[in-house]
Amino acid sequence: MLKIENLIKNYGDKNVLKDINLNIESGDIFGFIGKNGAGKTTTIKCAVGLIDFDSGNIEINSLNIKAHPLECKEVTAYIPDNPDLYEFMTGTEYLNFIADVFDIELFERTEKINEYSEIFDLKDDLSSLISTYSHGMKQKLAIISALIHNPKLLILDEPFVGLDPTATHFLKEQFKEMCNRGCAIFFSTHVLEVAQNLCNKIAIIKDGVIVEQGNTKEIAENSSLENIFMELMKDEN
Ligand SMILES: Nc1ncnc2c1ncn2[C@@H]1O[C@H](COP(=O)(O)OP(=O)(O)OP(=O)(O)O)[C@@H](O)[C@H]1O
Repeated sequence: MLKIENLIKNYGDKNVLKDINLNIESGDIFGFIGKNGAGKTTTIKCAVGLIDFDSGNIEINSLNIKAHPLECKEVTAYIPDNPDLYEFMTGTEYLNFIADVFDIELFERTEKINEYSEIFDLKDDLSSLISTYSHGMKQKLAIISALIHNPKLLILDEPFVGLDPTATHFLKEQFKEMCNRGCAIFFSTHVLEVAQNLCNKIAIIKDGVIVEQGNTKEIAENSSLENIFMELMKDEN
């Protein structure tokens, strides 16, 4: 569903991504792990078409993202680490705006907005302006906006930051449900426990290089993911 091949990205003379290869398939909950500044957000921004890259190939649903940007965006939902939402809109206005963009018909959108705003405990706040929302509330609204258009690929940058325990629980449940329906989920996280317990596959990036990738159970077969991560980070000196 998301295939990244030989991805190279430079910022000026700084080589930030050095030949990244990742393959996220339908049904995967794929965790992307790495220290601050390792290259997670840069990889994600390249994958969703927010920034250009120097070389390599990225495909979503077997289509090249540069040749078929609209078709790729149609099946993808992306939630950045700091959702930048239209503060002058109310929650309801924003969700309807996103539903319009993705052409979701009235009955379906109403049902989904009701369902997800109930699940994420945001129903009572939907009529308020987004400018009055807390960080966590904005994060929840961004998550609901991503879920209402039934994406085949869900890409999230640090989705659990700022979410309360209840919302965290429901988001994990949503991930599992979506993955059972054949959706592919790719997200970055610093919470190794979440990655170990939730993700069937993981990749660890260090200084723009993938240093470990594969089945979570196989990678963390004899040790916790935290120990493995610490070992991999140690090697850098
Ligand atoms: N716009 C930019 N211009 C120049 N360098 C940048 C830019 N954005 C990111 N970088 C650099 O690219 C590298 C990778 O950054 P990136 O944001 O991808 O890391 P990350 O793994 O997401 O980190 P974090 O866990 O802190 O979010 C860092 O060295 C960062 O300084």
